[in-house]
Amino acid sequence: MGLFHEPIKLDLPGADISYFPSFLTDNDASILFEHLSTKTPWKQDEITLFGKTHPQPRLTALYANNQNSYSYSGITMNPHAFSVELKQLKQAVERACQTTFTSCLLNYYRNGKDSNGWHSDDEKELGENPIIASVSLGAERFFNLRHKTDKTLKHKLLLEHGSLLLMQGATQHNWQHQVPKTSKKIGGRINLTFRVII
Ligand SMILES: O=C(O)CCC(=O)C(=O)O
Ligand SMILES: [Fe+2]
Repeated sequence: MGLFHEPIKLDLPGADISYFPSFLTDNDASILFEHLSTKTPWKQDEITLFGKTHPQPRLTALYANNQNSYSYSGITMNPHAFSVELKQLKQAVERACQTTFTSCLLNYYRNGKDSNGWHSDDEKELGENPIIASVSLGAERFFNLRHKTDKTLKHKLLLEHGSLLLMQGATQHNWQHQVPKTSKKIGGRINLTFRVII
């Protein structure tokens, strides 16, 4: 774990979101980025949205300590067993969040053209009020939040190299999030979202 900093709690109605800027040291985050970018069995799934099928605009991989699959946007992901490196990170995240996780979904945004569209993490296998811990490595990307019913409520934060974002409580009921494309010339970003998949 990096230097200890108090998390920044976002003041958004109906959400419980905290941000830990330097969860990992810069150096640990860089070592982990290099390891994961080359050693992960990345794949690009075909997703179905509004009846249309197209390649997902990023690469993904699922890891878990159980066999439970995860389905969203018409795809079903089956998990790999956790590597030593991911087990270590999982433990550090669990200490910071005071929770245990079963699974980790990895996203690899290869450049600014890769993205993640508006959604809530509200699949039934995540349970009623999911706690999701999201570690960011590599290029900084914006993370946008918008309220589902009150369209005047929105927020944007920059997810930095080595940071941890924690979403819990009613967040997924009331808010959607996205990682938009950017026209900036940027390198790759890896995001790891630790979840409980039952
Ligand atoms: O890349 C991110 O920061 C967000 C990923 C995400 O929202 C997801 O995998 O559900
Ligand atoms: Fe998400």
